[in-house]
Amino acid sequence: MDGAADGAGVVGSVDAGAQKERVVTEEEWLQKWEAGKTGFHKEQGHPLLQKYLDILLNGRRGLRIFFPLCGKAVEMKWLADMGHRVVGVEISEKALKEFFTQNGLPYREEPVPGTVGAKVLQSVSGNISLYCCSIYDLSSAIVGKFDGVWDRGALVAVNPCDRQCYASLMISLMEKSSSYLLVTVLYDPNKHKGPPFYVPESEVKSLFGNQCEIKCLQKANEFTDAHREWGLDYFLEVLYILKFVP
Ligand SMILES: C[S@@+](CC[C@H](N)C(=O)[O-])C[C@H]1O[C@@H](n2cnc3c(N)ncnc32)[C@H](O)[C@@H]1O
Repeated sequence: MDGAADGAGVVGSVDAGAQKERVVTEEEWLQKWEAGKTGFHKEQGHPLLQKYLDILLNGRRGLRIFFPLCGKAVEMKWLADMGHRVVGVEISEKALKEFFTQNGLPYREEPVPGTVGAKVLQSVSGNISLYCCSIYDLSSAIVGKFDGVWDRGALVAVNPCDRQCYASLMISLMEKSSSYLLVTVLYDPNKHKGPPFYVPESEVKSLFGNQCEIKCLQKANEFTDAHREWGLDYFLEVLYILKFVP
């Protein structure tokens, strides 16, 4: 499907080469949060998670669910309210504090043993733990393993040169029975430098395919005025479910 014809009537092939060298620094992300340039945040949560929640949960209760590069995603509260334990990681302390205050959740802060300067912001009720550090500072020894992952705005925000490292880390954080919902985006990368970065299906396969069964659940046309302003003609979100090969 890589950039070729799909449900949205997109035709033609694309070359991600123009994005391969692009690097967005942590400082740039922090500046976006300081300046309120957070158009990626969805006040109402993500409709694809709502729609495919049953597939993520697979009838299981009391799961540990990981939100990589979580921002202040409101879906973390949805899942915690359903009785799951949520763990997120985000470099912006402002984002994490806004998550708790905007959702009316009291929290406390603690240093994270085994890290240099990372802290965890934890809801007083104990079921939401958000690590304030780079995801690359985490390991299963620090955060444990997860039954489920919601990856929206995460792999697509990772610098292309860091994708392999990110994917290996994510695999190391999954329980064998884990379900991993991954949202990628497709658009013409010659027209927008990212983030979000264009991640074709072939790359999802090369990153995760050795360990996981990968199934595409939906391709959704998400084209908006903001994408038109970026000079794009189309913008698709693609949802995959990843499960360990038995
Ligand atoms: C596109 S936003 C998506 C946020 C969230 N997943 C959502 O759906 O709203 C990407 C987030 O990743 C954070 N980020 C970037 N690099 C990071 C890193 N190395 N470790 C942790 N967070 C990071 C940014 O501050 C930003 O909030």
